[in-house]
Amino acid sequence: MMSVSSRVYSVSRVYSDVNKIKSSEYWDYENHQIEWGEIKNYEIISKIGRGKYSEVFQGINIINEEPCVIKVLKPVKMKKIFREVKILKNLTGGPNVIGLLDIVKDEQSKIPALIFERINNLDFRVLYPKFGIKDIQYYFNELLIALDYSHSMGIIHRDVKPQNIMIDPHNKKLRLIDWGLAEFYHAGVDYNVRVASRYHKGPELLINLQQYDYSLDLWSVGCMLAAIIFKKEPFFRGDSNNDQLVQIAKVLGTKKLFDYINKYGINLSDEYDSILGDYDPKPWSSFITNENQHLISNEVIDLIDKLLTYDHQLRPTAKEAMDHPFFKI
Ligand SMILES: Nc1ncnc2c1ncn2[C@@H]1O[C@H](COP(=O)(O)OP(=O)(O)OP(=O)(O)O)[C@@H](O)[C@H]1O
Repeated sequence: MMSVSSRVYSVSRVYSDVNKIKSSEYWDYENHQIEWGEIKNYEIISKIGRGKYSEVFQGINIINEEPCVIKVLKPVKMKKIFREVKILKNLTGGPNVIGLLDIVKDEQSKIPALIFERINNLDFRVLYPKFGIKDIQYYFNELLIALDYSHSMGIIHRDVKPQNIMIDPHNKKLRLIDWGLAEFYHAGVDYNVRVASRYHKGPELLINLQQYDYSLDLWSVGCMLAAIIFKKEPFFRGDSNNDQLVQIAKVLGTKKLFDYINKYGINLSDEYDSILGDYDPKPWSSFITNENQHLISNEVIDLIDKLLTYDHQLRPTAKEAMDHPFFKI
């Protein structure tokens, strides 16, 4: 099923052989046997949300009276369900990763549901505007801890965005959720670029560079950090996937985009011919306003600049980002 491409043009700088070292049982999710729990142990209380792939409810475990979240999956390919379950099983218990408590199946409909620990999440549209520098340092460090852990376990999240980061500000708790698009990293394999949500898609996805890696998640972190610091949510707002790259190029410039494409021998789709202009890079200082200046420092601008680098191999890793001077100011 999984095959190394005939032309290997990009390999992750870190954790590139994690899955090679582990036995196939760890990453071969297609042959995963799910052990089903008891559906009668759980009761639905109320609906929290509805995603593309699921309906999510607040629930309770009636045996121990622990609150939980019940994610009832919509009918998708069993392969996708196996992948999410296998990844959650591999990562559960890791730092700041949402804990999977159980997997159950409705006997009549045969629909699977995932049972998670429940986080008292405050909506990011309410929470982020109240953040000061200390909060931003704290929560980004917590997010990077989750990502470094996942990457060290050979897994790319591929959908990092505010909606997938649960924060309980009273307990200063952060959990990375929604591992439905996450994938095992194997060096030299071509991956599907139709992942992540538009505003957080890395340039590699938009230029159809299929040998991407963990560094994709660091681009999404850069988008989130820039949005919070500059109070511009989302930071890059494209109205289509192609326009998303145009919005990025209007900030980072076109010269570096073409350097990036040439370095990896990528041909840019001709769909871009009519929409991509010739843009100079925009200085980060041009995004400073009266409303955001209290959050600005040379350190945070340097970190944003490094995360929002076209070339995925040149972005800081999660660990390198945690070591950045921004976290020491
Ligand atoms: N453990 C949890 N604690 C609290 N809220 C949660 C939890 N898990 C999910 N939610 C809420 O439910 C929403 C949908 O969950 P999730 O992202 O896992 O589903 P999805 O179907 O994959 O969504 P999407 O289509 O947005 O990717 C989340 O954005 C969040 O608001």
